[in-house]
Amino acid sequence: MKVIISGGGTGGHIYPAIAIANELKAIDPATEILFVGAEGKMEMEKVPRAGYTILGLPVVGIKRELTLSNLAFPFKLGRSLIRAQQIVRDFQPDAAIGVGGYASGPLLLAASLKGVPTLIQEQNSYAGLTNKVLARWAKRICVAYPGMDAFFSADKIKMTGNPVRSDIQSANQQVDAGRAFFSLESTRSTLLIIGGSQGARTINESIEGGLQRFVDAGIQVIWQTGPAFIERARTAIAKTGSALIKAYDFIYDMDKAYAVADSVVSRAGALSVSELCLVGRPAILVPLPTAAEDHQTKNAMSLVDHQAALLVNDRTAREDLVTAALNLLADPAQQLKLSQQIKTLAKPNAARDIANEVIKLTK
Ligand SMILES: CC(=O)N[C@H]1[C@@H](OP(=O)(O)OP(=O)(O)OC[C@H]2O[C@@H](n3ccc(=O)[nH]c3=O)[C@H](O)[C@@H]2O)O[C@H](CO)[C@@H](O)[C@@H]1O
Repeated sequence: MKVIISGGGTGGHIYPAIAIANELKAIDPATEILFVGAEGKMEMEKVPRAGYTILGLPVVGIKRELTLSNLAFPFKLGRSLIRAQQIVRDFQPDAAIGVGGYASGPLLLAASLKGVPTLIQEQNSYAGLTNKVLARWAKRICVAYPGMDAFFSADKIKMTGNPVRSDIQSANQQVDAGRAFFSLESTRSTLLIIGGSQGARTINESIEGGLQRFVDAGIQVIWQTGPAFIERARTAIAKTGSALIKAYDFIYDMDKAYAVADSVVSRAGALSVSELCLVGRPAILVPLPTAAEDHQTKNAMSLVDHQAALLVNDRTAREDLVTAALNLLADPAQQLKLSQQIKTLAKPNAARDIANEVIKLTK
């Protein structure tokens, strides 16, 4: 079987795509998979690191404000559609999958025009623009939240949950390897801080302001900052003179990071939320308030409403976040309660269910 997987832009689109690819390979190692992304975007680096081939389209997004770059939009879209048609002609896929993001538009359109069955995976409780347009031609739409018939026709929808990489699903076996990897002491509590795939400015500034409090409490911190904040984080850490705080612009071994974390501070991107449910870690979520239709708050509330996570607002994070994290780390009973609740919301079969839907489409 040959499958094209298209889309990207952020980790929240790229990693579910990789999880589906891994699952298709696990079911049948002979499956051939080709990724199609957008030139210059994160997937062009992350997908090859995961062991897959990716081709880039010259596609760009359209900006809401009037800019010169918008003039190039129709030309780049046209060129991308021609290139996508070439790719579909050359690779001859049996199915094409779109995970959202610029590249899935032209690629799924080209596949549909050629009669190749297509499947969309929508990670959020609010459908992205590309997926809304593509839904018309898609044979199957795999979703993670209820109520998605507001965007897609009900007979195409399949509730699967978001596909999570299998190494993250078995993260709990990586505790010793994780401690060695991050040079951690087994006797201290560890806090993992994740700002989505690009880092989160509010979370970073909140942590920067309270670094010394973690050091004073003897807490080990794995701090993922994103590329824009890493130098500033390193400067702040150097000022504390402590080796307890470890900063990374990006963490490739998320299974190990989750494994060693006693608690997690995170944005509420759809994939982070799905992963936290699977690894069962007590978490404080700080939703990105500018996400489309405030979908990160909805993602977070789907846990908070079940007493499965705590929430700190982006607006008050600079005053409240470090205190909330220290309180949680000092309260094993609360950690246990959150951990038990969040695990009940996990969807461990999502990747397998989606892979099976893809296989059905090709029959
Ligand atoms: C700013 C923005 O637009 N965010 C959106 C983006 O998510 P964004 O990529 O910001 O965040 P998500 O939480 O959805 O996904 C992050 C993914 O990257 C991985 N990761 C992250 C950091 C790191 O150092 N290493 C690593 O591997 C995580 O394990 C996870 O698989 O797409 C999501 C899914 O459509 C949306 O819900 C988010 O609102």
